[in-house]
Amino acid sequence: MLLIEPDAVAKIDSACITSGIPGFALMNVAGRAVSAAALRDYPGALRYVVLVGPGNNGGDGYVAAKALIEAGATVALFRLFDGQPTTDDAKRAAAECACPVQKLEEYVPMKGDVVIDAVFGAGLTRGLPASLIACIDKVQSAGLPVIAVDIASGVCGRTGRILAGALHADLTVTFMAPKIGQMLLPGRIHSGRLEVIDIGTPLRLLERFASSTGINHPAVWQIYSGPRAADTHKYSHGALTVFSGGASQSGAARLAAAAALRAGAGLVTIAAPTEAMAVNANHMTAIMLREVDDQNDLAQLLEDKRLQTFILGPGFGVGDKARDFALALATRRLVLDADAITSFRDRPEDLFDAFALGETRLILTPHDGEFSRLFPDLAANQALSKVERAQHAARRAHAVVILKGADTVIADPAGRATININAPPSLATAGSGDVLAGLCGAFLAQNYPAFAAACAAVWHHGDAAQRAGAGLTAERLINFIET
Ligand SMILES: NC(=O)C1=CN([C@@H]2O[C@H](COP(=O)(O)OP(=O)(O)OC[C@H]3O[C@@H](n4cnc5c(N)ncnc54)[C@H](OP(=O)(O)O)[C@@H]3O)[C@@H](O)[C@H]2O)[C@@H](O)CC1
Ligand SMILES: [K+]
Repeated sequence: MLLIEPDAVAKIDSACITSGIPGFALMNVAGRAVSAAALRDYPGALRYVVLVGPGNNGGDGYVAAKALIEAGATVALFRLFDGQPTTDDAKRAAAECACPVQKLEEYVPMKGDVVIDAVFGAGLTRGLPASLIACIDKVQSAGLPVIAVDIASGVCGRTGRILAGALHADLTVTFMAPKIGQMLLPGRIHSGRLEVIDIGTPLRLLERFASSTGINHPAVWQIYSGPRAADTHKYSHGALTVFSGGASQSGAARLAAAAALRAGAGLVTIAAPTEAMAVNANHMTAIMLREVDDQNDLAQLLEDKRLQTFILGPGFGVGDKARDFALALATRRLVLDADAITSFRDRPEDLFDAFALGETRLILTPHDGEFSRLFPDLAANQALSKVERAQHAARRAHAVVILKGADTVIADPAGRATININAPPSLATAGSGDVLAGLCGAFLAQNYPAFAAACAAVWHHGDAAQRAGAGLTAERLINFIET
């Protein structure tokens, strides 16, 4: 699904005007859609309280107020700053709205109020003024329902961040397409339910100015997930090798391996050190086992050219061995997770250089902590959104980066990115990351390009968790994977 950034809103606006669609016409559709949503969702409201700002977001608010009055509702209008709106369209909308205007400071919340937030939208440039923050506090502590126009005031539409205060909306009526900041945290939480209204912007304009970031969705990888050919065999359908840690840390590799098998990898092998052979053998049936202690053993393993895909990291331990193994695997497809990521904290460029040439074949799966070890400058750069951090990292590392969290972002070196939105909070459980690594390996082994494999893995991870419901453990999660 298309996403847009706030900058694009103004560009689309002026392109519309150039192609003969006046901005005021769009504002009218937008404002009326807000009014319709308010009447539909809160028919019992005693009063609709419209808070308006100085720009076109406020303009939408005046249109909504006018439409609500025409529908017979009681409306009160409160304006953030004194004086006229700052745009021609908003001035016209204000002039056509018969509702008396009061100062924002004068608003006293009453039971039965439904608040319509039309203060700031795509044009927010800095933290909210103190008078608006005071008003938000009043609204929020009165527990009133809030409908946000386009985006909840205070949320940055590009980063999802909140500079100084923001409303918590129950419903956001947004226009044309969702904004990136409504998918990233905490913006997603502040948006409440999201309703996207087609206000008549031509699709060609929307596509021209849409972001290269989209919502993660099966459409990203569907063309690679066809049925198996009749003459398929286990090697052609994805041979995957997962490296195990020592005897007491071998569970993580088994979780990854079991998830991969469940997700359709044809042949899954655990490569374990001698000390972990027995414990792995005791816990596995369909998964093969192979003894790999050191670089010599690994070199022997790699002589088998059918083995093209590997997972290194879960439970593996941080250190030289992880680093040496990763570099030895640089001509193969590799999912690098957990400890193996941290192992490159002192010399990340060794990893990035090793995978620099040829097709993208490395998937990195850091959470925020691991990310900051490999990319400390990007992690510290507050100007970047989570999407931008992942995009810069992917470019630098010549890898697909899965930057994990409740709003996981997947980015590739070419600048493509998706935001995943199907993960329930229950996924934050021990071993969940190992299952995700296994899913990545499974799709990579089945010849999905790295970006598609990563997107599919993250989505199926969330999908399985949703179906598993409450009381989630990593073992249980695996049983709910359906590909
Ligand atoms: N196709 C379209 O484009 C359509 C767009 N539509 C609507 O337009 C909205 C975008 O409108 P917009 O660009 O006028 O921006 P908006 O959010 O109203 O604010 C700008 C004003 O606020 C000010 N300001 C900003 N931050 C501030 C702060 N923290 N504290 C104080 N002031 C601050 C800023 O001042 P400045 O930064 O310039 O000094 C400027 O005066 C969009 O979200 C949608 O609702 C619809 O009508 C349908 C068609
Ligand atoms: K708003």
